Amino acid sequence: MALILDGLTKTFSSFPAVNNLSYTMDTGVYGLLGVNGAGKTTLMRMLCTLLTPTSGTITWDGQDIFSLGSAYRNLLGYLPQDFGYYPDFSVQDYLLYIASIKGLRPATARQRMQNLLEQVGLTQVRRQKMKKLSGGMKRRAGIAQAMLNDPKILILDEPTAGLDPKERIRFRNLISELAENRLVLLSTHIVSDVEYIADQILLMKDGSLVHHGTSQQLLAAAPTQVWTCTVPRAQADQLLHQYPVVNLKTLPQGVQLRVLSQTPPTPEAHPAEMTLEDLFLHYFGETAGETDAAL
Ligand SMILES: Nc1ncnc2c1ncn2[C@@H]1O[C@H](COP(=O)(O)OP(=O)(O)OP(=O)(O)O)[C@@H](O)[C@H]1O
Repeated sequence: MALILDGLTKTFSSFPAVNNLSYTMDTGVYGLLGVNGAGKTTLMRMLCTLLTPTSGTITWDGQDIFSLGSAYRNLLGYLPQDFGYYPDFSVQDYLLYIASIKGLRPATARQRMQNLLEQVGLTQVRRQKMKKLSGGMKRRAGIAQAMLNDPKILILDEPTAGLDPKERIRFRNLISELAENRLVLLSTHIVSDVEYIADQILLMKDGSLVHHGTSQQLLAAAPTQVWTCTVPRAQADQLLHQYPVVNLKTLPQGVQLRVLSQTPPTPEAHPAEMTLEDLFLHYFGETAGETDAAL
């Protein structure tokens, strides 16, 4: 069972939001990493049949997903970036309502709802109104609604947006649990969201896949190196203009820099081990989004 994207393109007027993208996914966690405007949502909306491609194809098990129609959508769970919940519904009524839209039989819906509430840690608050939930709880309710039909394909668009570090860790563990025997595609602009849980990381920029692979493969193929050096303030200012600087820390003896460069930026610079965060900065440069070095 593979989801195959072949030459996938979506243009708005003449602007290519997704540009000739080809990639194959089966089971596992796929982390789609890119800055705002990279084309992640456009790609995901096509994978959910909410947008038709301008050209190219998406097939599931060899068949075009748009021809499969509801047979494909029955296999799909989707959490949009701004998911519409009903503020005055209780968590359980919201889930039962979505289950009825998805066509689940009442007894199945109730059983499934109870299991999912337990799994996402919302059993205690199941009678609370959706509007009373914290941001993290709302997202977990969003994931639960996407999981109601036990989808083969789970698509999560920026599911960690606005979450605090504790919720983000909880979310990562939840995704790893849910990913068994499923294809999970999640988009984010935060490296640590996918660094440890994604089997494959897809770096997307300007509508195209810049690179993809396991985090080790991406690091092994990195076209640059990382260096650390401690220099006087004036030299630090100079280096900041010359090189991409990932990190800067003021110490009593000078300024410590973490610099991306193929060659040593100063004769005293030490090579350092590259992280995915460094690589993200290399590919996305100054447009790189919010990062979360603490995680
Ligand atoms: N309906 C539309 N009409 C015109 N342009 C659009 C439309 N939808 C998206 N775009 C443009 O396509 C590009 C990709 O947008 P998209 O929302 O897919 O990016 P993204 O990576 O999901 O970013 P974000 O995280 O900010 O949503 C952007 O330049 C956006 O302005």
